Amino acid sequence: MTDLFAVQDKIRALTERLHYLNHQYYQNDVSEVPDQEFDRMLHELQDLEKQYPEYAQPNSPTQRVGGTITKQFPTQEHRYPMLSLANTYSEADLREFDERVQRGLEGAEYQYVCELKFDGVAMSLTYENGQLTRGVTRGDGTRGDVVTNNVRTIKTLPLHLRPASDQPADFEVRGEVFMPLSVFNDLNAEREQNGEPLLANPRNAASGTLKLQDSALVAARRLRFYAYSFLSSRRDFPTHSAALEALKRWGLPVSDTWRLCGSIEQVLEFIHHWDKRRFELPVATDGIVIKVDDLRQQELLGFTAKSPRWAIAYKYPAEAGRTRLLRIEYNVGRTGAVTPVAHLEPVPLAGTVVKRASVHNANQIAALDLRLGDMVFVEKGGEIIPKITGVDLLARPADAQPIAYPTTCPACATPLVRPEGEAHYRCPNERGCAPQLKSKLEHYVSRKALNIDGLGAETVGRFFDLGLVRTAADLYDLPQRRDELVNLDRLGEKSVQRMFAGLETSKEVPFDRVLFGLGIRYVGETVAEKLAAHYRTIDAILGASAAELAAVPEVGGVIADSVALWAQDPANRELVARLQAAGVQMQLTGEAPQPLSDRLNSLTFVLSGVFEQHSREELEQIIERNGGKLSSSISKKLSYLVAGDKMGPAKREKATALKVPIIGETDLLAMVSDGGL
Ligand SMILES: NC(=O)c1ccc[n+]([C@@H]2O[C@H](COP(=O)([O-])OP(=O)(O)OC[C@H]3O[C@@H](n4cnc5c(N)ncnc54)[C@H](O)[C@@H]3O)[C@@H](O)[C@H]2O)c1
Ligand SMILES: [Zn+2]
Repeated sequence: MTDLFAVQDKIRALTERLHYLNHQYYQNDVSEVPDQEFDRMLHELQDLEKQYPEYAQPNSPTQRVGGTITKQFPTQEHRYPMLSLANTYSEADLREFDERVQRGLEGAEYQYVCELKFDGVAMSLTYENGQLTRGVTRGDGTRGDVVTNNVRTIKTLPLHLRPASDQPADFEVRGEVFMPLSVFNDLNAEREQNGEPLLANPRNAASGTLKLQDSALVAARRLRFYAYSFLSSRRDFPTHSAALEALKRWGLPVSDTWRLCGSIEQVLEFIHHWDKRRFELPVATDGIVIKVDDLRQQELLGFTAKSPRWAIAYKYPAEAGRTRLLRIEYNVGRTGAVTPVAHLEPVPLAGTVVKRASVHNANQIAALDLRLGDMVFVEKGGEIIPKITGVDLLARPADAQPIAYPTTCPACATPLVRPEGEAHYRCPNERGCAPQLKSKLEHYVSRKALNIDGLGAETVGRFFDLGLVRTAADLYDLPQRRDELVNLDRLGEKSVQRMFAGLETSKEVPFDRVLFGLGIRYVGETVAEKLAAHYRTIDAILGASAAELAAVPEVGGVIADSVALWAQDPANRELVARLQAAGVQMQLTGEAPQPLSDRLNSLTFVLSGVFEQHSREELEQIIERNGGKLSSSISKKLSYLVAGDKMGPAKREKATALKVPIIGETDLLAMVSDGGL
């Protein structure tokens, strides 16, 4: 390029675009373009700035870490800046990196540590005297958000370390917080069933989760952590690898996948080794991080403004393919949500042959302007089903057919409805639509619900097709049709025996899992547990009004409406009655917690923020067992807002405006005189 105006424009345009994409990515957890495309633009800008330094924009995204703080948490300055990593998709670049290291170290011997690059969110943890005291996000590299309470919910992360003679009194651990693929896939399956928008990838899901204000919700997302570096004010270890070993000994989770490599050849071998195998790991990875092992040598090599000179990330080119879209099939889920699935001309991708891909919902079809016969790009990132990420418009056949989204249910021909604000079309024929009934049965017998031994998804599906069962209650009538069953192809005496035993055992399954198994929209495992603990019996739940339900902690308005609606339906009440008659648990067994006093009778409370002496759940119990009621929102009728640490300013303002008294944890405990539990 020699037209200097054009160069200037290009630099400006790239800078602006990259700033915008960074904002979307770090603030809103949205990837508008694939990472590879983002990295390509960043490298293009880097090259232009190198050639024409006079045109580089102030604050160029090439010169600083892309994130920012969120303003929703207190912030904390990093003792050591949290930088980015230089990255490349090419092996030739890695050899150049190796040559730079070699020159920088002036002929000294050196080794590399290769680690997998986990695709989550960087986290800085501080341990003081063996106790976890702080978790801070990378933020803008200099300052980050303090999210200690959210980090504390990570089960595999020790709050106290094993004591060791080589453990300093005060040090920092860095690592990646991530959402395991299984959790991500479960969460999306649940969202799909509920007709909620799907999460794009585990990284964005982990990042969004860490930004939640309610740690109880964070805990439900089952995040995990891998440690990958150690920092302290003294030189505690000679090498990075020695530090990793120590972290592991002290009880921190360190992935065992790292290796010492004596040469760049060995680094390349490591890269090839993990190329396909990384898809077998429980965590999404997007590359390899290569670090000089010796910490003195690291110091010698130093940093640029944005990243260390002693490390580089190799990113695997996205496992993307290009193939033809043959047709779209529409699946009907348990709650009637209709989801499109694309059928493709088979294409090899990440070690498997891909024939189907998800397109998530009707919006997505419109957004991509997808047509039948199009050549489409498919990507696979460890998710169960690969997804269509784009259309090759240049290759669009002249006769490519616009996709007409169905207006009636593909299974039962009932006209579809699309509730305001929802991403999915839905078949409202709950009672008669075969795939809905079938997946309700599958859900009922599934592992997390009634977990009926000898009765899997396939078998209930077959029974349904044969007209043997229609609802969960029919399952318990199966023993009366023993002769019919034994004669079914592929079933036989033994399996029937096992199935009957499984049905018998399922009568012992606790009520909260039965409630989950009923498959009420929005009632997931956690909500079922909460409702069961609060009401204890199905009759109490069916008798509660939407407003009452909404006041149960963690049961918001949407869930409450859904439960109340379900309860109104006589068919659902009949189902419950039949299950109960069959002996299925419709109430919690064991002693209900006894009321402690009636001191809080006729008072309602909202809890907000983080508390010191008791967990939120304990405080909820204290209130309820002393006769008080909990509410989920602040209204004029509320008796007290109990404010903990870090309560949002909006809540305080609202309470003040409505003249609702704001009290603290100690005040609440004083009201019940002795704290109660
Ligand atoms: N798609 C988009 O719109 C978009 C926008 C902005 C950024 N991005 C992506 O994010 C990248 C920039 O993010 P970045 O600055 O965090 O860089 P990076 O993600 O490329 O590398 C640095 C990060 O790697 C992580 N990491 C994982 N395993 C590690 C290990 N073993 N050792 C050390 N670090 C490890 C850490 O979180 C660290 O902060 C871009 O290259 C791009 O791919 C994408
Ligand atoms: Zn239908």
